[in-house]
This record gives sequence, structure tokens and C-alpha cells, in this order.
Amino acid sequence: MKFTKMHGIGNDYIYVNCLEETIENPSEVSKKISDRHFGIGSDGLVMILPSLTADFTMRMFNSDGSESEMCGNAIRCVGKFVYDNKLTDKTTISIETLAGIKILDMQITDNKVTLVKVDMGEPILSPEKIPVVSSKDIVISQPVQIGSDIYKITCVSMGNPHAVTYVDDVINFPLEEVGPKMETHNIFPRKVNAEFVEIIDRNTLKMRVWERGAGETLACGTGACAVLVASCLNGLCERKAVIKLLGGDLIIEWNENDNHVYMTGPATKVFDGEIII
Ligand SMILES: N[C@H](CCC[C@H](N)C(=O)O)C(=O)O
Repeated sequence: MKFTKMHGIGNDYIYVNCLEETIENPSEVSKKISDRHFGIGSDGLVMILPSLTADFTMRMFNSDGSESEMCGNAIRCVGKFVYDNKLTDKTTISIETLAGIKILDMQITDNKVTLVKVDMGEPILSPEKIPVVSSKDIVISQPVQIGSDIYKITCVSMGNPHAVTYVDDVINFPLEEVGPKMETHNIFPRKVNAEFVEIIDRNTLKMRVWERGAGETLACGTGACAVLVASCLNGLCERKAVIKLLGGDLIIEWNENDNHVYMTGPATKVFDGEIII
């Protein structure tokens, strides 16, 4: 199977052109190739497929084999993949995902995509659609017990579920201990991506993420969007801000006119390869 290793600010995936390749069991393949010792090494697998309703389809699998509805860092790399490999000559393209069709505007330098702005659509705030078990109409700064500690979470879906918690010192936060317990907490029927955020100022947020199905990653695009929305709902930031992640920065805006969230960031190719699966 031919593949391309790419990353979005350090959130790295294996990309396969499934207009040419066939993957019988993507969940098993994702687990196998994601292993950083026995496989290629990645946060998961991304399949690029045809679409009847958009220019292309993206399917994304975490390193544990679970499929996600949407992946922000990956969709930017899908845009780069299809343009740089001349599968399209359009600089504005549509990608079908399990979270709906997303529109990408791509910046080109020397015939290669360098920066991508993605319309991530509207944030989903109703608990039953996130999903999260709650008696409230919206989950903002709600207490949840993890071990002997209480954390206050704000829940947002960008097509995939997120729980956002504010901390004083995110770099030294015990993510390996708290992250997996939040990910699998029984109030999340489909588990959850857990973001932990330190407010730098009203235009700058610093975050780490324990991803559903992948553990800590260097960046999470949908997570950065969820963090911006949650921080606006908590009155902690402006509607456009720099989100600083371990792997790099994203510019996120929650537009008050169309209620859409826009994510702008880079997409990077590492290498092409071939593997027997
Ligand atoms: N682990 C996520 C999918 C990847 C999201 C993240 N890598 C991004 O860039 O949005 C989930 O199961 O919902």
C-alpha cells in the first residue's frame, strides 16, 4: 500500500489515496501502521476517497482503530494532498466527512499548499448531540469528579465530542493521569476528547489535549475550535484567537455573523512510502 506521511502542527497521520488503493479493514490497518515501533508511526490513518456530493471524501481512524467524525489537522493535509498530487487544480475545495461537508481555502506557494483555512461549520452545544449526559441545556463550567478531584468542564462538539477544562499551568498539568479518566468518563457515551487550557490573554490560549482513541497528541484542530468556542462561552477570550498547542499555533475564529468556526493553519508533507499490510 502506497502512503504519504503528513502532519498538521505535529498531529501526524498516514494518508492513503483510496481512489487508487483499497483498504479492506481500515480499523485494523490504522492500529498496525500507527505503532511507532512496529509500524510506520502516526496518530492514525486518513483515507482519501471519491464523493458524490463533494470534491473528495475523508475518513479518519485514530491509532486505536476507532473512526472519528472529523479531524481538523487531517483535513488541512487532505487539501494539500489532493492539490499537490494534482487530483484537483482548485484552491477552494469541498470535503465530505461524517460531520458534513467542509470547505477549504488553500494558500499556494511554488505550486504547493502551505496554509489552509477551513470552515469547520457551527459548533454543537446541545448535550444530547455532543453527546454528554447532563440535565442542562448547555454544559458550561459543569463540575465532574475525576478520582478525588473536581474539574469544571465545558462541552462542545465539532462533529466529534470535546470536554474543555481550564487550568493554571497547562505544561505541568498531569495529563497522563487525568486525560484517560476524562476520555472514558461515563457521562460521555461515545467517549470524549479532553482539552486542558491555560488563558494567556484574551487573544492567546495555550492548550494540551488527550485525544479520544489516540492519547496525548501534539495538536488537535477540532479541539482548538472547541477550546475557542468554550472560552468565548466562559467570557475568557475574544471570538478570534491564537491557540498555542505543543506542535504549533492555529488561528481560530467563531464568526458572529454565520455562527461558523474557521480554523487556519499549515499542512506539511513528511515523506512518501510503501508498506505491505
Ligand atoms: N481523536 C479525535 C479525532 C482526531 C481529532 C484531531 N486530531 C483533530 O485534529 O481534530 C476523535 O476521536 O474525535
